Amino acid sequence: MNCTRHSCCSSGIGRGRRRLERVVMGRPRPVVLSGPSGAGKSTLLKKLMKEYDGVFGFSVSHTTRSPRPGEVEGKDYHFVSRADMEKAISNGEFIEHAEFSGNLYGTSKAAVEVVQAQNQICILDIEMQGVKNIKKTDLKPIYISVFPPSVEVLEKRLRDRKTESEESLQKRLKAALRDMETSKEPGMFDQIIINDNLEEAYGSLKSALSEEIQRALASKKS
Ligand SMILES: Nc1ncnc2c1ncn2[C@@H]1O[C@H](COP(=O)(O)OP(=O)(O)OP(=O)(O)O)[C@@H](O)[C@H]1O
Ligand SMILES: Nc1nc2c(ncn2[C@@H]2O[C@H](COP(=O)(O)O)[C@@H](O)[C@H]2O)c(=O)[nH]1
Repeated sequence: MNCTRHSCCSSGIGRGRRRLERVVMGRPRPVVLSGPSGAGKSTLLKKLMKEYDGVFGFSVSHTTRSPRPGEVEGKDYHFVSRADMEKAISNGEFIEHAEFSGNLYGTSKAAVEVVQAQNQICILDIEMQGVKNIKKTDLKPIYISVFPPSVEVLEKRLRDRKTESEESLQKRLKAALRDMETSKEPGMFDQIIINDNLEEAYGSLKSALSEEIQRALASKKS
């Protein structure tokens, strides 16, 4: 189908130039969103993906944990057995993987490629070990960490979510305390966002990603 927006398109010259520009500008930079379990990463991500429909693509991780009510296979996670996941890891199918709260989690190469093939900003929602492993790759994402306003609030959010057993909740709180300290190390994250008031935290997330969002929107128009 011919483009009707650009007068130069009938010659094919503009089309070629824009294709070249996309190649030169490269792919949109991925975003790593990390932070303690219960801090509000998924809540913020859902808002972002709703407002910027088609701009962001979620890297669907693999996990050995059981699905929660409402979670959809292939959308929230690929839910797999430990044996299958360990086999896929040893086959080199994962960019990173980690054990968290008694389960395996990992980002497959395919999960990122699917998003990048659509020229979308790829979002990885991963815990701290995954962040450290991604730093050893050539993905070069923007690193953002979401913090709760306090550990007490974090515990309340996790309890109110009603997704965790007492054992899993305690493991997640312990990991939160450890990981929040590591997150403050210089160079670990480009930005730490405190998610107290949701709208304010969402505003901070949008500002942190504004350059990348503008670039992706401009590239969609061309
Ligand atoms: N600013 C906020 N104020 C009050 N409640 C919030 C806020 N942000 C998120 N929540 C609630 O806190 C709970 C945890 O949020 P969410 O599931 O988004 O966390 P998460 O960081 O994605 O956790 P996980 O890493 O375990 O997936 C949810 O019930 C969510 O509705
Ligand atoms: N290293 C990785 N961590 C991941 C991945 N997918 C999710 N996560 C993180 O796990 C915890 C727990 O998630 P939950 O859905 O069980 O609450 C959370 O911090 C996620 O960010 C992954 O592929 N790799």
